[in-house]
Amino acid sequence: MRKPDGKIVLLGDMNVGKTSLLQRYMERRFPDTVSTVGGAFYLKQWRSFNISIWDTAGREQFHGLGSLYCRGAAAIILTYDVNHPQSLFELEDRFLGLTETANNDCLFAIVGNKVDLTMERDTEGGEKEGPASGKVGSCVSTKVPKQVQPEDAVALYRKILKYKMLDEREMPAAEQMCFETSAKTGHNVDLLFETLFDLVVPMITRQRAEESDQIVDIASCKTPKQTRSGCCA
Ligand SMILES: Nc1nc2c(ncn2[C@@H]2O[C@H](COP(=O)(O)OP(=O)(O)OP(=O)(O)O)[C@@H](O)[C@H]2O)c(=O)[nH]1
Ligand SMILES: [Mg+2]
Repeated sequence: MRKPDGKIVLLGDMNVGKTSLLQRYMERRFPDTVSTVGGAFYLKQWRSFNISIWDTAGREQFHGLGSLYCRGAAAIILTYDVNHPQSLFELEDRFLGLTETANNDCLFAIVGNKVDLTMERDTEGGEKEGPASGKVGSCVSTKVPKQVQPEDAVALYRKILKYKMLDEREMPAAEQMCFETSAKTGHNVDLLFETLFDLVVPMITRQRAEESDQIVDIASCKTPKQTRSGCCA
């Protein structure tokens, strides 16, 4: 198997839908999942590049493994559940610290999943039923007002850049890197992964160019003229 050219890692609390997002993207379906143990990865070919996408366990007992999975990551997807504010707080409290092992120029995406369970906000700031809502003709809606707003995710993104001492002007804009998704309906799932692939590919190309600059071409190096040694000239 060819070595992956770049690595993307999904992090976030248990049950937020990391495995479901990855399966929706890679397998185009929304199967039943079981809580992840350790981690697992998929390989995605994007143009001529091989990108590994790592799914990690959100359960506390596997927390120590997180920084191992993040080692050398080009991008990290910090995932929360739009219906559980605690899952957004956990990203800052528990998961951000795991990303120290990622590349220095690692990109961050903040992803609020399970948006299919929520009502959309209307223009007056009230709530209205989302397009993929309940059944037609049904008077009972199971949808709830969204608990975490996109602005909260944008604020976290900006905080992360500050924490990592990254210049906001040199990084992708918060609006480009904060997503609301549904692994169930597929809403924004392709957009999320493919935005990241398109951002990661130039980083890989740049890294390769830097590496090849550092390679010394031994054959072209001139060796000093050899002299015969001896006691009599
Ligand atoms: N309605 C809805 N349910 C979802 C969505 N994504 C995931 N789920 C459900 O949420 C539960 C947890 O999903 P997982 O993908 O296993 O969550 P996880 O983040 O991988 O959890 P861990 O592996 O324990 O860290 C499952 O019952 C999924 O079917 C979504 O977008 N909408
Ligand atoms: Mg999982």
